[in-house]
Amino acid sequence: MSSFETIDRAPSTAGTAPALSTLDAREVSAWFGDHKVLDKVSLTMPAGQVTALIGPSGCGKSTFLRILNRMHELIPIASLAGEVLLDGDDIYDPGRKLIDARRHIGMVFQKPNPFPAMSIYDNTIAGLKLTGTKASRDEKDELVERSLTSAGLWKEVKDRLRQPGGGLSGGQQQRLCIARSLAVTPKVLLMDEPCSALDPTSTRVIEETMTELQKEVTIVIVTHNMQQAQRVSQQCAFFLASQGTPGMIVEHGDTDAMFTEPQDERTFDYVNGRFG
Ligand SMILES: Nc1ncnc2c1ncn2[C@@H]1O[C@H](COP(=O)(O)OP(=O)(O)OP(=O)(O)O)[C@@H](O)[C@H]1O
Repeated sequence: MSSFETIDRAPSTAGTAPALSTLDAREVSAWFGDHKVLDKVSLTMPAGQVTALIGPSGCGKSTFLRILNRMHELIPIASLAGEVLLDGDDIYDPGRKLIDARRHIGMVFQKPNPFPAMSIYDNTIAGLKLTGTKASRDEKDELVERSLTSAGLWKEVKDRLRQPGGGLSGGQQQRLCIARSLAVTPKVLLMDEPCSALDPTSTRVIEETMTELQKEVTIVIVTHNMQQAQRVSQQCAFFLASQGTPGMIVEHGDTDAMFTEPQDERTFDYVNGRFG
């Protein structure tokens, strides 16, 4: 018998269409100490779509995103209520492992954070160690190529895989981080302002990458860039925390409708740059 476990494979592009996952937040509330920052937020993030979370600074978008993959609980004073269901299963169920939630629901941060001295190759598969997945050399090679291709970076780095990840441009580093997330075959990819540290050209490349990626993974993105929300998402949720009250969703739905004919005046004002 082989000494290697089989890698949990990403769906083959040559085969049938991958089964995509839906993430459902139900009545999620959040606190830092006794400061309540989210109040009963419910949102379905449909399979195979990009959902954009928009709203003014401090209304709880990043907190909500971190709750979606159990990162909120890393902060000692943080607490929460409500449920997060991945394809109907509560990721906070005490019988479920934390590592499974993080593996199935990956995160890309505002600032690219590859391991700078580690090679591009090793950066890409760094998540295998964290999830305790062993793989043969051939399996790793295949996974590195597949993940970097999905992240739109393969062609640029295929001849320098042994060079350090820190030697790439900011936009390339962010795509390397996307590849690293994809290598553990997540069902959902959370992106917290992934382009805010990037120039317009790199931003466009990441946006194009997202459009390709949504065929294989459900995406949730926090963005302050209204044009970006319109370009990349099919669904939008507008968060707002009025003076002294916790954040909530004012309105959510089809992105085009949210921008052209929002139901709530506050959404209209925000998407038209009138406050925030
Ligand atoms: N680690 C923390 N400790 C205490 N309070 C926090 C912490 N992180 C966030 N908060 C508070 O929670 C509230 C929501 O913050 P959050 O970062 O989720 O908002 P946001 O909408 O993502 O803001 P931005 O768009 O500026 O990133 C804010 O009042 C913020 O001060």
